[in-house]
Amino acid sequence: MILTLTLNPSLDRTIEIASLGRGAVIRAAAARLDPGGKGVNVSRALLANRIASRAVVPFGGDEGRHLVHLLFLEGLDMVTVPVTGATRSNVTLAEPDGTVTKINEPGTALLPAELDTVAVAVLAAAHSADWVVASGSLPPGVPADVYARLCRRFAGAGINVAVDTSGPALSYALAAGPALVKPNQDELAAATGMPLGCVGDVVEAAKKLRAAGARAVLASLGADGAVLVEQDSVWYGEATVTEPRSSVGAGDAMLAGFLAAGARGVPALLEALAWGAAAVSLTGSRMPGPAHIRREGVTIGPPDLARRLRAPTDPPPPPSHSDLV
Ligand SMILES: Nc1ncnc2c1ncn2[C@@H]1O[C@H](COP(=O)(O)OP(=O)(O)OP(=O)(O)O)[C@@H](O)[C@H]1O
Ligand SMILES: O=P(O)(O)OC[C@@]1(O)O[C@H](CO)[C@@H](O)[C@@H]1O
Repeated sequence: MILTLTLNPSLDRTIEIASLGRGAVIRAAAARLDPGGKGVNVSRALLANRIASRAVVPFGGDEGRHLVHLLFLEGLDMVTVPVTGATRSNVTLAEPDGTVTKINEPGTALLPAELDTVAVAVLAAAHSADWVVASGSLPPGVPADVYARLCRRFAGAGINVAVDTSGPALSYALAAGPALVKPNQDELAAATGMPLGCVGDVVEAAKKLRAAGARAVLASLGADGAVLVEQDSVWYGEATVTEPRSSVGAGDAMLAGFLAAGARGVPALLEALAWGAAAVSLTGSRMPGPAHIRREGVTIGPPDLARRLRAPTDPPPPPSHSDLV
């Protein structure tokens, strides 16, 4: 069983527009609402592929009740924790060429007592878990080392923790030795302070995250595919998407596929890429099921270190983010 924790879940509204113009009244072509938050999406993707998962989800206010209702309709196995602050709403503006502009609210503060209740729920559910996935941003009021504490708590119990987050929460978690981290290109650049212009830079940066404590690094690179760095191996892979619709949640689907396939080596990377590509071909943050996942479009091999990335990242990262790396 794969347990997911989403401390800052969301209602995801995706609005389809012809093109994004600042300061204009834009008439939308269509809109959809999905339950969201990174861990929630990992559980939704696993559910869509009939793999056992349970999601721990704090929720509050009308938005929170709506979120839980949507997850209930999907049939998600979840432990819900009522909290006082309202669940956030995140908005995606999706253009026909697949470009997405995302606006994520910060979320409402979780009180210390509420965080304790969430932690108890995680500990209670984790006894039957092979993996705990700690995903997404932290709402206000939550200490930046919360995922790190989770990693330390589970390290002795033989439960692997996968972390998908950014900024200080990622830096702290690295120092606590997670089994896996899944940064995207921007997160990897920010965590290491390295400009990422080619696949070789990504490999070097991912090795830096391993040196900082992560056992394995699955670096997702959007349309450029992904790099997997484990103790004894480095692999690069990509998958073609003929008609990209929305990349929102592609990283979550990718992480779900990776864990579903055993979380190691080429077979897991292949599945990760196939699930990620399938998510990109779907609207909003819809998670792909078996009917959408095409493994034949995936290629994997040793990395071509000189290969340029389509969108090089050259961040001047705030030093606090890379302090611990
Ligand atoms: N335009 C695309 N074409 C093909 N594959 C894509 C595209 N965008 C994303 N992918 C696939 O999905 C994976 C995850 O994408 P990305 O790196 O954007 O994740 P992310 O930023 O974590 O996404 P999110 O946070 O929305 O879940 C990529 O590694 C790639 O395999
Ligand atoms: O603000 P965070 O927690 O970093 O990301 C939240 C979010 O963008 O991640 C998911 C896609 O990965 C969406 O469902 C959700 O809106």
